[in-house]
Amino acid sequence: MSAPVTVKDLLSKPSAEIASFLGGIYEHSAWVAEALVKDAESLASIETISQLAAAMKAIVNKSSKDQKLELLCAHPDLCEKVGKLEMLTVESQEEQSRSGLQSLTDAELERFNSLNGAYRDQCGFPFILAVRNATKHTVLAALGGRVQHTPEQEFMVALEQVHKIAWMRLLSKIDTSDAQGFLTCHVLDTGNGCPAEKMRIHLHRLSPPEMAGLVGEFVTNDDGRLEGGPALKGGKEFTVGQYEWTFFCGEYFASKGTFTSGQPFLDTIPLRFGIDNPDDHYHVPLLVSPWSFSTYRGS
Ligand SMILES: NC(=O)N[C@H]1NC(=O)NC1=O
Repeated sequence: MSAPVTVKDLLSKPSAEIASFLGGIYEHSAWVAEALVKDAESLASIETISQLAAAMKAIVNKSSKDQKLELLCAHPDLCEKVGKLEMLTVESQEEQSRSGLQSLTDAELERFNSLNGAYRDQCGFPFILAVRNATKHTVLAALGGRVQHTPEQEFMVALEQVHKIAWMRLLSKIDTSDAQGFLTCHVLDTGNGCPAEKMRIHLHRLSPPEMAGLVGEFVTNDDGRLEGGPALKGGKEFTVGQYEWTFFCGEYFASKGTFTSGQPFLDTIPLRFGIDNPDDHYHVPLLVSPWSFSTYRGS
């Protein structure tokens, strides 16, 4: 696979090179990248990976129904053994080998094959799911639910999955070290009705495995936010992957004199979340009392 380049570097190359680099982003459908480079005006307005993905997505969405169907049918079936199907591209081999499908038990395999076949017979195109990093449980659950939809509903759902696959392919091929996304936090003490001041928080990156580890230790300020601004900022730090906050709530409530018994009901609270877009702002707050907590993706 070609070496990652930033969007800016990629778009400064001749059209033929851009089209060839992006040719496999939509499975067996180089026409998407070819249409992209033909539209010089739209190409010139692209600065980020999100904008590049959106421009390619728009080309697909504007194409005819027949062309969309051809795109769906260009996808290989999901299979329990990578290498079993000859038409797997390098990209789908990598994706399928990173899904949990290799560890199906005999009973799960039988269910998978029968649902997968029923889906294709019903819809006239393969069951498509962005499977990179998916577990076998997610794949089986999605297949079990989606096989009950009408072909018209599935046409839309499958197309969204095709865009998701394209997004993940772009992320694996593009260097996003110049991206501008950032991560912030805010802790509100809903037991006392105030910002949680002086709470310790750790941040770990869990994946990708080669970048896993502790990435920050923080203490909240008098507004319950991280002193010094975002926990992660910019494409070198703020990378796509799975993360975990650890909120040291037990010691915080102890400092407030809140009685939570000898063994605190909530002591350290781990909160796992994913970052999927290196250009976005992810605000991941915690609302906490000695007996409950919640979060949401804020802004
Ligand atoms: N059928 C299907 O979903 N195929 C795929 N999914 C994915 O993530 N890569 C594929 O090739």
